[in-house]
Amino acid sequence: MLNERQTLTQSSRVVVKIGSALLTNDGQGLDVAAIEGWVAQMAKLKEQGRELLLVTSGSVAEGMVRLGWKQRPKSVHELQAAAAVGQMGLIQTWETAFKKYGIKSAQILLTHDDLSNRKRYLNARSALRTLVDLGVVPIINENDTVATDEIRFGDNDTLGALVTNLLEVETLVLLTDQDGLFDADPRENPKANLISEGRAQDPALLAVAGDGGALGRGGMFTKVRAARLAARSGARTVILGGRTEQALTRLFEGEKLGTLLLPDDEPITARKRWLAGHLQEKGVLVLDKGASQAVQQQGKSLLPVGVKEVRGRFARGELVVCIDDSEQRLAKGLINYSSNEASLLAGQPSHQIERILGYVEATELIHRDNLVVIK
Ligand SMILES: Nc1ncnc2c1ncn2[C@@H]1O[C@H](COP(=O)(O)OP(=O)(O)O)[C@@H](O)[C@H]1O
Ligand SMILES: N[C@@H](CCC(=O)OP(=O)(O)O)C(=O)O
Repeated sequence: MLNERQTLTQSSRVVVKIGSALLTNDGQGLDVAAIEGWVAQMAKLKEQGRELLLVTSGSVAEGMVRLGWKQRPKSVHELQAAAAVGQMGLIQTWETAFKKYGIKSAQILLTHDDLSNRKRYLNARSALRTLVDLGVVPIINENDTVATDEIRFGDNDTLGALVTNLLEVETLVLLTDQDGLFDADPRENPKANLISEGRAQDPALLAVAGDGGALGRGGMFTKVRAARLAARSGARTVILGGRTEQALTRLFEGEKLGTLLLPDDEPITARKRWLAGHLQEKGVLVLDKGASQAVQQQGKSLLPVGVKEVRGRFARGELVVCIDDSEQRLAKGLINYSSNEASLLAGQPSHQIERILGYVEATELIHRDNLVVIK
Protein backbone atom coordinates (compact mmCIF):
# COMPACT_ATOMS: atom_id res chain seq x y z
CA MET A 1 0.00 0.00 0.00
CA LEU A 2 1.26 3.47 -0.88
CA ASN A 3 1.16 6.06 1.87
CA GLU A 4 -0.57 9.39 1.23
CA ARG A 5 2.63 11.20 0.26
CA GLN A 6 3.55 8.48 -2.23
CA THR A 7 0.06 8.58 -3.72
CA LEU A 8 0.56 12.30 -4.27
CA THR A 9 3.53 11.59 -6.54
CA GLN A 10 1.19 9.78 -8.91
CA SER A 11 -1.05 12.80 -9.57
CA SER A 12 -1.55 13.15 -13.29
CA ARG A 13 -3.54 16.38 -13.29
CA VAL A 14 -2.58 19.19 -10.95
CA VAL A 15 -3.82 22.73 -10.26
CA VAL A 16 -1.20 25.10 -8.85
CA LYS A 17 -2.61 28.27 -7.29
CA ILE A 18 -0.21 31.07 -6.41
CA GLY A 19 -1.37 33.88 -4.14
CA SER A 20 -0.72 37.63 -4.24
CA ALA A 21 1.43 37.54 -1.11
CA LEU A 22 4.05 35.42 -2.85
CA LEU A 23 3.80 36.73 -6.37
CA THR A 24 4.26 40.35 -5.45
CA ASN A 25 6.59 40.02 -2.50
CA ASP A 26 3.86 41.40 -0.26
CA GLY A 27 2.83 44.17 -2.63
CA GLN A 28 6.26 45.24 -3.89
CA GLY A 29 5.50 44.44 -7.55
CA LEU A 30 5.78 41.16 -9.43
CA ASP A 31 8.66 38.98 -8.27
CA VAL A 32 9.88 37.95 -11.71
CA ALA A 33 12.76 35.82 -10.44
CA ALA A 34 10.41 33.82 -8.22
CA ILE A 35 7.94 33.41 -11.06
CA GLU A 36 10.74 32.05 -13.27
CA GLY A 37 11.65 29.64 -10.49
CA TRP A 38 8.11 28.24 -10.23
CA VAL A 39 7.84 27.95 -14.00
CA ALA A 40 11.10 25.95 -14.07
CA GLN A 41 9.55 23.57 -11.54
CA MET A 42 6.24 23.38 -13.39
CA ALA A 43 8.15 22.59 -16.60
CA LYS A 44 9.69 19.62 -14.76
CA LEU A 45 6.28 18.44 -13.58
CA LYS A 46 5.05 18.65 -17.14
CA GLU A 47 8.07 16.70 -18.37
CA GLN A 48 7.07 13.97 -15.92
CA GLY A 49 3.83 13.71 -17.90
CA ARG A 50 1.55 15.64 -15.56
CA GLU A 51 -1.14 17.98 -16.87
CA LEU A 52 -0.99 21.42 -15.29
CA LEU A 53 -3.35 24.31 -14.73
CA LEU A 54 -2.24 27.49 -13.05
CA VAL A 55 -4.46 29.79 -11.00
CA THR A 56 -2.67 33.06 -10.43
CA SER A 57 -3.55 36.04 -8.27
CA GLY A 58 -1.64 39.28 -8.23
CA SER A 59 -3.49 41.47 -10.73
CA VAL A 60 -4.72 43.92 -8.11
CA ALA A 61 -1.38 44.01 -6.28
CA GLU A 62 0.55 44.56 -9.53
CA GLY A 63 -1.99 47.15 -10.73
CA MET A 64 -1.53 49.08 -7.48
CA VAL A 65 2.22 49.25 -8.09
CA ARG A 66 1.73 50.35 -11.70
CA LEU A 67 -0.75 53.05 -10.69
CA GLY A 68 1.41 54.19 -7.79
CA TRP A 69 -1.22 53.34 -5.16
CA LYS A 70 0.18 52.56 -1.75
CA GLN A 71 -2.94 51.02 -0.26
CA ARG A 72 -5.38 48.47 -1.62
CA PRO A 73 -8.43 50.55 -2.60
CA LYS A 74 -11.75 49.89 -0.91
CA SER A 75 -14.13 50.70 -3.75
CA VAL A 76 -14.96 47.94 -6.20
CA HIS A 77 -14.47 50.12 -9.31
CA GLU A 78 -10.95 51.07 -8.21
CA LEU A 79 -10.12 47.44 -7.45
CA GLN A 80 -11.37 46.55 -10.92
CA ALA A 81 -9.24 49.28 -12.50
CA ALA A 82 -6.16 48.05 -10.63
CA ALA A 83 -6.90 44.45 -11.67
CA ALA A 84 -7.27 45.42 -15.33
CA VAL A 85 -3.94 47.27 -15.33
CA GLY A 86 -2.13 44.58 -13.35
CA GLN A 87 -3.45 41.59 -15.29
CA MET A 88 -1.48 42.77 -18.34
CA GLY A 89 1.84 42.56 -16.53
CA LEU A 90 0.88 39.35 -14.77
CA ILE A 91 0.02 37.44 -17.91
CA GLN A 92 3.00 38.81 -19.85
CA THR A 93 5.37 37.69 -17.13
CA TRP A 94 3.92 34.17 -17.01
CA GLU A 95 3.84 33.82 -20.78
CA THR A 96 7.45 34.94 -21.18
CA ALA A 97 8.59 32.56 -18.46
CA PHE A 98 6.74 29.52 -19.90
CA LYS A 99 7.97 30.32 -23.42
CA LYS A 100 11.57 29.77 -22.32
CA TYR A 101 10.68 26.11 -21.83
CA GLY A 102 8.74 25.91 -25.11
CA ILE A 103 5.48 25.68 -23.13
CA LYS A 104 2.41 27.38 -24.58
CA SER A 105 0.09 29.15 -22.19
CA ALA A 106 -3.39 30.69 -22.42
CA GLN A 107 -5.21 33.35 -20.45
CA ILE A 108 -8.54 32.34 -18.90
CA LEU A 109 -10.59 34.79 -16.84
CA LEU A 110 -13.45 33.26 -14.88
CA THR A 111 -16.02 34.27 -12.31
CA HIS A 112 -17.46 31.95 -9.70
CA ASP A 113 -20.80 32.35 -11.47
CA ASP A 114 -19.32 30.81 -14.62
CA LEU A 115 -18.79 27.66 -12.62
CA SER A 116 -22.17 27.50 -10.92
CA ASN A 117 -24.25 28.16 -14.05
CA ARG A 118 -24.60 24.73 -15.69
CA LYS A 119 -24.27 25.85 -19.29
CA ARG A 120 -21.26 28.06 -18.67
CA TYR A 121 -19.80 25.29 -16.51
CA LEU A 122 -19.75 22.94 -19.49
CA ASN A 123 -18.39 25.69 -21.75
CA ALA A 124 -15.54 26.48 -19.37
CA ARG A 125 -14.90 22.78 -18.92
CA SER A 126 -14.63 21.97 -22.60
CA ALA A 127 -12.41 25.00 -23.31
CA LEU A 128 -10.07 24.10 -20.45
CA ARG A 129 -10.04 20.40 -21.34
CA THR A 130 -9.12 21.22 -24.91
CA LEU A 131 -6.24 23.43 -23.79
CA VAL A 132 -4.95 20.80 -21.39
CA ASP A 133 -5.24 18.09 -24.08
CA LEU A 134 -3.18 20.34 -26.38
CA GLY A 135 -0.46 20.54 -23.73
CA VAL A 136 -1.15 24.24 -23.13
CA VAL A 137 -0.99 25.57 -19.55
CA PRO A 138 -4.16 27.57 -18.80
CA ILE A 139 -3.34 30.61 -16.67
CA ILE A 140 -6.50 31.37 -14.76
CA ASN A 141 -7.53 34.38 -12.72
CA GLU A 142 -10.82 35.90 -11.69
CA ASN A 143 -12.48 38.08 -14.27
CA ASP A 144 -12.28 41.07 -11.98
CA THR A 145 -13.93 43.52 -14.39
CA VAL A 146 -17.26 41.75 -13.98
CA ALA A 147 -16.83 40.20 -10.54
CA THR A 148 -17.74 42.19 -7.48
CA ASP A 149 -17.94 39.83 -4.51
CA GLU A 150 -14.81 37.92 -5.41
CA ILE A 151 -12.66 41.01 -5.89
CA ARG A 152 -13.87 42.49 -2.63
CA PHE A 153 -12.76 39.43 -0.71
CA GLY A 154 -9.73 38.70 -2.93
CA ASP A 155 -10.09 34.96 -2.82
CA ASN A 156 -8.53 32.90 -5.57
CA ASP A 157 -8.30 29.85 -3.30
CA THR A 158 -11.98 29.13 -3.99
CA LEU A 159 -11.42 29.60 -7.71
CA GLY A 160 -8.59 27.04 -7.54
CA ALA A 161 -10.95 24.57 -5.87
CA LEU A 162 -13.72 25.17 -8.40
CA VAL A 163 -11.29 24.52 -11.26
CA THR A 164 -10.20 21.36 -9.42
CA ASN A 165 -13.83 20.17 -9.28
CA LEU A 166 -14.39 21.12 -12.91
CA LEU A 167 -11.65 18.97 -14.41
CA GLU A 168 -11.34 16.00 -12.03
CA VAL A 169 -7.99 17.26 -10.84
CA GLU A 170 -6.30 14.94 -8.33
CA THR A 171 -4.18 17.49 -6.49
CA LEU A 172 -4.65 21.18 -5.75
CA VAL A 173 -1.49 22.96 -4.58
CA LEU A 174 -2.00 26.30 -2.84
CA LEU A 175 1.38 28.03 -2.87
CA THR A 176 1.66 30.72 -0.26
CA ASP A 177 4.09 32.73 1.87
CA GLN A 178 3.96 30.36 4.87
CA ASP A 179 5.23 26.77 4.89
CA GLY A 180 1.70 25.47 5.28
CA LEU A 181 -1.10 25.61 7.83
CA PHE A 182 0.13 26.13 11.39
CA ASP A 183 -1.77 25.53 14.61
CA ALA A 184 -1.82 29.34 15.02
CA ASP A 185 -0.98 32.26 12.70
CA PRO A 186 2.86 32.30 12.67
CA ARG A 187 2.87 36.05 12.09
CA GLU A 188 1.32 36.43 15.53
CA ASN A 189 2.74 33.38 17.26
CA PRO A 190 6.33 32.46 16.27
CA LYS A 191 6.07 29.21 18.24
CA ALA A 192 3.23 27.89 16.08
CA ASN A 193 3.68 24.34 14.70
CA LEU A 194 3.17 23.17 11.15
CA ILE A 195 0.29 20.74 10.62
CA SER A 196 1.68 18.18 8.20
CA GLU A 197 -1.48 16.27 7.42
CA GLY A 198 -5.17 16.38 8.15
CA ARG A 199 -8.61 15.66 6.79
CA ALA A 200 -10.05 18.57 4.82
CA GLN A 201 -13.39 18.28 6.62
CA ASP A 202 -11.88 18.43 10.12
CA PRO A 203 -13.61 21.44 11.80
CA ALA A 204 -10.60 21.99 14.06
CA LEU A 205 -8.57 23.11 11.03
CA LEU A 206 -10.94 25.95 10.17
CA ALA A 207 -10.72 27.08 13.76
CA VAL A 208 -6.92 27.59 13.62
CA ALA A 209 -6.93 29.18 10.17
CA GLY A 210 -6.74 32.95 10.38
CA ASP A 211 -7.15 35.65 7.78
CA GLY A 212 -4.58 37.20 5.43
CA GLY A 213 -2.43 40.30 5.45
CA ALA A 214 -2.60 43.90 4.31
CA LEU A 215 -3.36 43.12 0.67
CA GLY A 216 -6.89 42.26 1.85
CA ARG A 217 -6.65 38.53 1.35
CA GLY A 218 -8.48 35.46 2.52
CA GLY A 219 -5.54 33.97 4.47
CA MET A 220 -5.59 30.35 5.64
CA PHE A 221 -9.32 30.37 6.26
CA THR A 222 -10.11 30.48 2.53
CA LYS A 223 -7.40 27.84 1.90
CA VAL A 224 -8.93 25.32 4.29
CA ARG A 225 -12.36 26.11 2.88
CA ALA A 226 -10.97 25.57 -0.64
CA ALA A 227 -9.52 22.21 0.45
CA ARG A 228 -13.00 21.19 1.63
CA LEU A 229 -14.48 22.20 -1.69
CA ALA A 230 -11.76 20.35 -3.63
CA ALA A 231 -12.39 17.27 -1.48
CA ARG A 232 -15.96 17.19 -2.73
CA SER A 233 -14.67 15.85 -6.05
CA GLY A 234 -12.15 13.60 -4.29
CA ALA A 235 -9.10 15.87 -4.69
CA ARG A 236 -6.35 16.31 -2.14
CA THR A 237 -5.00 19.78 -1.35
CA VAL A 238 -1.51 20.79 -0.30
CA ILE A 239 -0.86 24.19 1.27
CA LEU A 240 2.79 24.74 0.41
CA GLY A 241 5.47 27.35 1.09
CA GLY A 242 6.33 28.87 -2.28
CA ARG A 243 9.64 30.31 -1.05
CA THR A 244 11.04 26.92 -0.12
CA GLU A 245 13.70 25.80 -2.62
CA GLN A 246 12.20 23.52 -5.31
CA ALA A 247 9.07 23.07 -3.18
CA LEU A 248 6.86 21.95 -6.06
CA THR A 249 9.19 19.37 -7.55
CA ARG A 250 10.14 18.00 -4.14
CA LEU A 251 6.49 17.70 -3.16
CA PHE A 252 5.79 15.53 -6.20
CA GLU A 253 8.86 13.41 -5.41
CA GLY A 254 7.10 12.47 -2.16
CA GLU A 255 8.88 14.78 0.27
CA LYS A 256 6.92 15.68 3.37
CA LEU A 257 6.46 19.41 2.75
CA GLY A 258 3.52 21.69 3.53
CA THR A 259 0.10 20.65 4.81
CA LEU A 260 -1.65 17.80 3.03
CA LEU A 261 -5.43 17.89 3.39
CA LEU A 262 -7.18 14.70 2.38
CA PRO A 263 -10.68 14.01 1.10
CA ASP A 264 -12.89 11.57 2.98
CA ASP A 265 -14.06 9.80 -0.15
CA GLU A 266 -12.58 8.13 -3.19
CA PRO A 267 -12.81 10.38 -6.29
CA ILE A 268 -15.58 8.30 -7.88
CA THR A 269 -17.76 8.29 -4.77
CA ALA A 270 -17.17 11.99 -4.28
CA ARG A 271 -18.02 12.79 -7.87
CA LYS A 272 -21.19 10.73 -7.71
CA ARG A 273 -22.30 12.53 -4.62
CA TRP A 274 -21.46 15.87 -6.17
CA LEU A 275 -23.55 15.17 -9.26
CA ALA A 276 -26.37 13.64 -7.27
CA GLY A 277 -26.46 16.15 -4.46
CA HIS A 278 -26.10 19.46 -6.21
CA LEU A 279 -28.38 19.24 -9.15
CA GLN A 280 -32.00 18.59 -9.88
CA GLU A 281 -32.97 16.08 -12.53
CA LYS A 282 -34.46 18.03 -15.42
CA GLY A 283 -35.18 15.36 -18.02
CA VAL A 284 -35.14 11.72 -19.04
CA LEU A 285 -33.50 9.94 -21.96
CA VAL A 286 -34.78 6.49 -22.94
CA LEU A 287 -31.87 4.42 -24.30
CA ASP A 288 -31.92 1.47 -26.68
CA LYS A 289 -30.33 -1.84 -25.67
CA GLY A 290 -26.90 -1.10 -27.16
CA ALA A 291 -26.60 2.29 -25.48
CA SER A 292 -27.91 0.95 -22.15
CA GLN A 293 -25.16 -1.62 -22.17
CA ALA A 294 -22.45 0.80 -23.32
CA VAL A 295 -23.30 3.29 -20.60
CA GLN A 296 -24.00 0.92 -17.72
CA GLN A 297 -21.51 -1.87 -18.28
CA GLN A 298 -18.74 -0.39 -20.39
CA GLY A 299 -18.53 3.10 -18.89
CA LYS A 300 -18.84 4.73 -22.31
CA SER A 301 -20.16 8.16 -23.29
CA LEU A 302 -23.76 8.37 -24.47
CA LEU A 303 -24.07 9.04 -28.19
CA PRO A 304 -27.27 10.42 -29.77
CA VAL A 305 -27.67 7.28 -31.90
CA GLY A 306 -28.59 5.20 -28.83
CA VAL A 307 -31.42 7.48 -27.62
CA LYS A 308 -34.99 6.47 -28.43
CA GLU A 309 -36.92 9.19 -26.65
CA VAL A 310 -36.31 12.51 -24.90
CA ARG A 311 -38.63 13.62 -22.06
CA GLY A 312 -38.79 16.91 -20.18
CA ARG A 313 -37.40 20.39 -20.87
CA PHE A 314 -33.78 21.09 -20.12
CA ALA A 315 -30.92 23.32 -21.18
CA ARG A 316 -27.34 22.41 -22.06
CA GLY A 317 -25.43 21.50 -18.92
CA GLU A 318 -28.43 20.29 -16.91
CA LEU A 319 -28.77 16.94 -15.21
CA VAL A 320 -30.77 14.22 -16.98
CA VAL A 321 -31.49 10.59 -16.13
CA CYS A 322 -30.92 7.73 -18.56
CA ILE A 323 -33.38 4.83 -18.41
CA ASP A 324 -33.78 1.62 -20.44
CA ASP A 325 -36.94 0.61 -22.27
CA SER A 326 -38.34 -1.06 -19.14
CA GLU A 327 -38.00 2.27 -17.27
CA GLN A 328 -35.03 1.04 -15.22
CA ARG A 329 -32.76 3.95 -14.11
CA LEU A 330 -29.26 3.37 -15.48
CA ALA A 331 -27.23 6.54 -15.10
CA LYS A 332 -27.39 10.29 -14.78
CA GLY A 333 -25.26 13.00 -16.23
CA LEU A 334 -24.79 16.51 -17.54
CA ILE A 335 -26.10 16.79 -21.07
CA ASN A 336 -24.34 18.69 -23.85
CA TYR A 337 -27.51 19.73 -25.68
CA SER A 338 -30.90 21.25 -24.79
CA SER A 339 -34.06 19.13 -24.87
CA ASN A 340 -35.08 20.57 -28.26
CA GLU A 341 -31.69 19.77 -29.74
CA ALA A 342 -31.54 16.33 -28.10
CA SER A 343 -34.96 15.46 -29.59
CA LEU A 344 -33.68 16.33 -33.06
CA LEU A 345 -30.52 14.29 -32.53
CA ALA A 346 -32.11 11.19 -30.94
CA GLY A 347 -31.38 8.08 -33.01
CA GLN A 348 -28.94 9.90 -35.31
CA PRO A 349 -25.26 9.11 -35.81
CA SER A 350 -22.89 11.78 -34.46
CA HIS A 351 -21.54 12.74 -37.88
CA GLN A 352 -25.03 14.05 -38.68
CA ILE A 353 -25.06 16.54 -35.79
CA GLU A 354 -23.70 19.41 -37.86
CA ARG A 355 -26.18 18.82 -40.70
CA ILE A 356 -29.11 18.72 -38.24
CA LEU A 357 -28.21 21.61 -35.93
CA GLY A 358 -25.81 23.64 -38.03
CA TYR A 359 -23.03 23.25 -35.45
CA VAL A 360 -21.40 20.64 -33.23
CA GLU A 361 -21.19 21.26 -29.50
CA ALA A 362 -19.80 17.77 -28.86
CA THR A 363 -20.04 14.38 -30.59
CA GLU A 364 -21.60 12.77 -27.51
CA LEU A 365 -24.86 13.71 -25.78
CA ILE A 366 -23.28 13.06 -22.38
CA HIS A 367 -19.53 12.66 -22.03
CA ARG A 368 -18.52 9.73 -19.84
CA ASP A 369 -16.68 12.10 -17.47
CA ASN A 370 -20.03 13.75 -16.76
CA LEU A 371 -21.95 10.50 -16.41
CA VAL A 372 -22.51 8.52 -13.24
CA VAL A 373 -23.87 4.97 -13.38
CA ILE A 374 -26.67 4.12 -10.93
CA LYS A 375 -25.89 0.72 -9.42
N1 LIG B 1 -2.94 29.03 11.08
C1 LIG B 1 -2.23 29.70 10.15
N2 LIG B 1 -1.13 29.11 9.59
C2 LIG B 1 -0.40 29.77 8.65
N3 LIG B 1 -0.69 31.02 8.20
C3 LIG B 1 -1.78 31.65 8.71
C4 LIG B 1 -2.59 31.00 9.71
N4 LIG B 1 -3.61 31.86 10.00
C5 LIG B 1 -3.45 32.95 9.24
N5 LIG B 1 -2.35 32.86 8.45
C6 LIG B 1 -1.89 33.91 7.51
O1 LIG B 1 -2.32 33.59 6.18
C7 LIG B 1 -1.41 34.24 5.28
C8 LIG B 1 -1.48 33.61 3.89
O2 LIG B 1 -2.69 33.93 3.29
P1 LIG B 1 -2.83 35.09 2.21
O3 LIG B 1 -2.19 36.32 2.75
O4 LIG B 1 -4.25 35.16 1.80
O5 LIG B 1 -1.90 34.55 1.05
P2 LIG B 1 -2.11 34.25 -0.48
O6 LIG B 1 -1.98 35.56 -1.17
O7 LIG B 1 -0.97 33.33 -0.73
O8 LIG B 1 -3.46 33.61 -0.69
C9 LIG B 1 -0.08 34.08 5.95
O9 LIG B 1 0.81 35.11 5.63
C10 LIG B 1 -0.39 34.03 7.46
O10 LIG B 1 -0.03 35.18 8.13
N1 LIG C 1 -8.11 38.26 -8.64
C1 LIG C 1 -7.52 39.23 -7.77
C2 LIG C 1 -7.68 38.95 -6.29
C3 LIG C 1 -7.31 37.53 -5.88
C4 LIG C 1 -6.47 37.44 -4.61
O1 LIG C 1 -5.94 38.43 -4.11
O2 LIG C 1 -6.35 36.21 -4.11
P1 LIG C 1 -5.20 35.65 -3.06
O3 LIG C 1 -4.02 36.53 -3.05
O4 LIG C 1 -4.87 34.37 -3.66
O5 LIG C 1 -5.87 35.50 -1.75
C5 LIG C 1 -6.05 39.46 -8.15
O6 LIG C 1 -5.53 38.81 -9.07
O7 LIG C 1 -5.45 40.33 -7.56
